Amino acid sequence: MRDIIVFIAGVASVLLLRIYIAPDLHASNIHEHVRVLSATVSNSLSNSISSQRASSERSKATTTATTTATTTTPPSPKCDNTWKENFLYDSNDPFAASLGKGLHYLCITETKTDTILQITPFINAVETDPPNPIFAAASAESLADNLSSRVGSRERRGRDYILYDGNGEKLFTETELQTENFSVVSSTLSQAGLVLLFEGGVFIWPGVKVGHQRNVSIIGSEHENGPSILTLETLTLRPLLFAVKEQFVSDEECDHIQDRSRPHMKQSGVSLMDKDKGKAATEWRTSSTYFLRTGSDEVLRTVDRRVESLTMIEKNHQEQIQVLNYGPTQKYDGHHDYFDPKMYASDKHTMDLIKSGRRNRVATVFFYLSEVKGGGETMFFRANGKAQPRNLADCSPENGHKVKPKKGKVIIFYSLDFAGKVDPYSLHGGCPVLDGEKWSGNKWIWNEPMHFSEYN
Ligand SMILES: O=C(O)CCC(=O)C(=O)O
Ligand SMILES: [Fe+2]
Repeated sequence: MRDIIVFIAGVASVLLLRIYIAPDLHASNIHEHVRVLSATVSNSLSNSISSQRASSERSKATTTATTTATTTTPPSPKCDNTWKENFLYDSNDPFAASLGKGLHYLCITETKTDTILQITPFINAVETDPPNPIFAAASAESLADNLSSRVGSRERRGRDYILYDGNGEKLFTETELQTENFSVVSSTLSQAGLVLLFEGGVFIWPGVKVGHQRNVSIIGSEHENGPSILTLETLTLRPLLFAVKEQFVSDEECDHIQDRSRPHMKQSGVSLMDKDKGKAATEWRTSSTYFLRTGSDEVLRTVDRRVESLTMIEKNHQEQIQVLNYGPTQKYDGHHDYFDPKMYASDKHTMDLIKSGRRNRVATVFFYLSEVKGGGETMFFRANGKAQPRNLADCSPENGHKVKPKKGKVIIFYSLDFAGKVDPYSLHGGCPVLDGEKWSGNKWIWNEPMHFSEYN
């Protein structure tokens, strides 16, 4: 049933996309920019986001649920202190509850039978003193009611939340949780032990604290026989910004992406807000760009898979990579990668694309595809909660957090928060290249399947 729903939703969105955005998907500016565990649980969130694996895990869970329907499940060992270090925000941080807002953990503390769940919730990803009260659920309705009383009603949130297990496997959407047989729900959640609830309906890495490192298991590294383990380090909590410590894209892959794009590079566009209609994109962005379609290119397919496992978000949420080239002095002033519905109210094309705000870019995986001799950093102007800057082109180091380019490096930053709301702190730009040239690329990821690859 779930697969059928996904399929129907997929077909429907493909049809919509054909109607609304196919004519200029790659040509117009609609996909251009909006201006304006060293100590980890290495086996936790060991990622296997591929839909085949996810569905096989699901059917395993379902099978187990059926066969253990009358047996007793032991209390979960998964919510111990190790997971707290790797998932919870520090309750001493005065911003903890706001940093984790919209992300909740459910620890299955005790399960007398697999039809009664006893749950300790960690609301907004912090541990409170005294702890949030434990609750028990014996039916889909009581579970749904209990969760709603803690995370708010669906009407208020405007979308389905989504549940993942501690290995990053998708378990249930809110609707599935309510429509699935309760003994399957109960058994699946008990086996998971630790459940992550994202109000915004999409997986987002918790930052935990600056400098936190976690291991992520990556599928799609050609040279490996199995998944390779990479380290994701938290650079800033606000905005939520991470860097992969190891080289993510090989030198050969970087060269391949450059070579394929070079003949097609054109002056970059921006998606103009209502107030900026009539202005030239070069007022903010002077680089060249090209949307490089993955198609049947094995190198790009591998990179897309790698991004999928890095972000835990399925490939069909990805746009084609937007390759960027900057020569000396070229830059991109401060902007957001999300589309703020308030800024596009009279732009029907964009409003349709973002379903008036329900759909948006959730994450940017940003690739550095060359070394840069001087300048060309990515600047996060509002890092650590800074006020909106007056000058969106001032890359002085004291004005924010700067990331230095390095060939093959990637960073991830999130444009939406855990609750699915746009994050104004994600304001960022590309500082002018001072010496040499800069090749880089945007891999934008949406909070819903978009099937952009259908247009290959
Ligand atoms: O070039 C950079 O460092 C950032 C570019 C960017 O933010 C964009 O193209 O959206
Ligand atoms: Fe950007």
